[in-house]
Amino acid sequence: MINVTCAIIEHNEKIVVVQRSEFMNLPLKWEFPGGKIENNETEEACIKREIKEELNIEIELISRLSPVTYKYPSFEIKLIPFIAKYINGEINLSEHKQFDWLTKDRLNNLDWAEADIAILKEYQSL
Ligand SMILES: Nc1nc2c([nH]c(=O)n2[C@@H]2O[C@H](COP(=O)(O)OP(=O)(O)OP(=O)(O)O)[C@@H](O)[C@H]2O)c(=O)[nH]1
Repeated sequence: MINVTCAIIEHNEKIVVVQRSEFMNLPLKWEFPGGKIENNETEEACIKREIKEELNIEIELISRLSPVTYKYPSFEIKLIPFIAKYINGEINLSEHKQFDWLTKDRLNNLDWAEADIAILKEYQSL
């Protein structure tokens, strides 16, 4: 099982979402930015590092939501979500195909990575 953190980054009533590229696994699926926890890394350090690497922005963590375990056909993940707020920087994608800023109620319209559906539900119920 791989441990992955992801961030729901809020700014001006919107949340940033990213689309995986054709060349990644789960091609073209939408997700919250984040990535795998490295050896001896805390969840908090991981999410801040991944957001800097993938989007090139700074965030501040607000809270942690419930982790979700999900079994894809070829791998299993534990996805650990954080709510965060945007602090500074201009988004510059290093891996993803595109990003968008959406209001909470419009997040449902995307083709999400399956593991994210439960996270989305919890977030929208807050
Ligand atoms: N970052 C992120 N990954 C997610 C989400 N939902 C989800 O199923 N995943 C999966 O969790 C894994 C995240 O690891 P990653 O982004 O570092 O991995 P990757 O496969 O792109 O890169 P790799 O080449 O380092 O293996 C991917 O397999 C991705 O498909 C999500 O909301 N955010």
